[in-house]
Amino acid sequence: MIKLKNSALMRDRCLINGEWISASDGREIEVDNPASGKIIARVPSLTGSEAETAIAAAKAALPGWSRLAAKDRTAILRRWFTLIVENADDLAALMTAEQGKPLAEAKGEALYAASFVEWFAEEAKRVYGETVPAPGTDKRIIVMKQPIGVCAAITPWNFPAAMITRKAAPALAAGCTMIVKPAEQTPLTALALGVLAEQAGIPAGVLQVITGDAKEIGGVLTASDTVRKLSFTGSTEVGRILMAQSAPTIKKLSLELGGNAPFIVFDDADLDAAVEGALASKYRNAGQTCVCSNRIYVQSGVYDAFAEKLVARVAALEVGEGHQPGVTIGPLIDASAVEKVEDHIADALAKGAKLLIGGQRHALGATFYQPTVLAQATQQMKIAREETFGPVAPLFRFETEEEVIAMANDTEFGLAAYFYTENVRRTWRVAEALEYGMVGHNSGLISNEVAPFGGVKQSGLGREGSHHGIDEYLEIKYLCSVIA
Ligand SMILES: NC(=O)C1=CN([C@@H]2O[C@H](COP(=O)(O)OP(=O)(O)OC[C@H]3O[C@@H](n4cnc5c(N)ncnc54)[C@H](OP(=O)(O)O)[C@@H]3O)[C@@H](O)[C@H]2O)C=CC1
Ligand SMILES: O=C(O)CCCC(=O)O
Repeated sequence: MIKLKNSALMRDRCLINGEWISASDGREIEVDNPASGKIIARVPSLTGSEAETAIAAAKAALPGWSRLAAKDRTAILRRWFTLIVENADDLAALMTAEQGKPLAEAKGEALYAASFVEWFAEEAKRVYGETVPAPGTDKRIIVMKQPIGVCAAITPWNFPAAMITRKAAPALAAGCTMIVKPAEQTPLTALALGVLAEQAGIPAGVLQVITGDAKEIGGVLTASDTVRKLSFTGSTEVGRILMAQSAPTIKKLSLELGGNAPFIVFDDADLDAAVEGALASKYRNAGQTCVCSNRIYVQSGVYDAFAEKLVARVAALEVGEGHQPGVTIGPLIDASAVEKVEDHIADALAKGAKLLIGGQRHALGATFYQPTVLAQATQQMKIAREETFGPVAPLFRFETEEEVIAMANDTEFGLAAYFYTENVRRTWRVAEALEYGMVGHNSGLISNEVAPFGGVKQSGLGREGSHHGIDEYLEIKYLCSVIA
């Protein structure tokens, strides 16, 4: 039983067209706590036909919502923001229970999720058009921006709240309606956000939350000609499938996919700051974020000192069930996540890596893994090529700036990269040479609502957050008016 101050937030039904419904065939999905494996809730396993109902409701709600004055959408979204903040403790409790992240991190995510709603509530009023000098005196040229229409979001389990608001808030601010399909591991936070959206006065059909079979619902959402936009966060593999499925209807896409972030420490770095940055970037959410450092490159002159300091900090991390005070590393999401971590470590050790700390399952249970540091990692190891999504820091040694730039860019991914240096000339050279959508200089934490989040190469398409984020939900229309 999850203890909540506001028990109304615990929902076992889906939100379609203002009604809370079960699956018509009664099917359900079991939601477990990754720390214990215990079933904590059951939610509907909706079918494709129920997804069709949601699409029809989103279409019906579109004219009323899109024609509201921007100021009125702002007021409603601001109420949603306030309610998310007021209920942040409960949202955190739900997230820790279904996802595993430590309670303090979960509360941080609830407030991070709210920040997107606040930001886009404000941006709703700033969807500016243009007037363009016409080629002749007889014409006037006006460029306006209009909501793209019915949108869908498919979201992952690692950020059960923020990945929803980062998509839904700009969509609603722009005047679109949206259907959200959360990950099957973390539907409770999504449904709670639906409750708060209703309380905020978001009308029926404008924001709907449906849980169920991902392939079936994803198939219906992508095949629909009514759904004009899909925003997805998750694996590159599923992103490719959704992109292919969206091709027949030429849907607009935002894809926030896998990463393989390099974290580079130069000889001239502030070493203590670099260690703290690496710790935050690598072990946040037990290593389960797409912007987590996956490869830590350390220049020869500071390699041993950096390794020693990092190991000392990792030794102090507290592994445990997320509701326990002081815990900094929770469980991984499921058994297969632990198997992937084990596979990457075994492959690295077989190819010559050296274990500095960790390297074993944790005594607490099947989904817990010891925070790990490996030395002598090389580009030939799986850990250098694939996203580990777990608490493992492999340390690679490098000699020159050119060498490390080549190694950092040697991947099909291009989401986030980090580097530490005190040299201002190098700062510009490296920032410009890294083939990534986001770069942290002397910082291991780069995510916030005001900056554009997104990747290049096979890490995805589009940007979320920032003033760019709302453009993903707008179409440009050009009006040519002949007046003579
Ligand atoms: N970029 C990121 O932030 C994330 C990256 N990942 C990476 O992906 C790996 C695998 O994680 P995983 O959870 O399996 O990620 P997935 O990409 O499989 O899942 C993300 C979302 O996509 C849905 N989904 C899965 N398959 C389909 C489909 N065929 N059609 C429509 N929707 C689909 C899932 O639904 P359901 O849960 O119901 O199956 C979930 O809502 C991780 O180890 C990590 O490397 C994972 C999560 C987030
Ligand atoms: O891993 C993810 O996909 C979510 C990104 C977390 C963040 O916004 O920093």
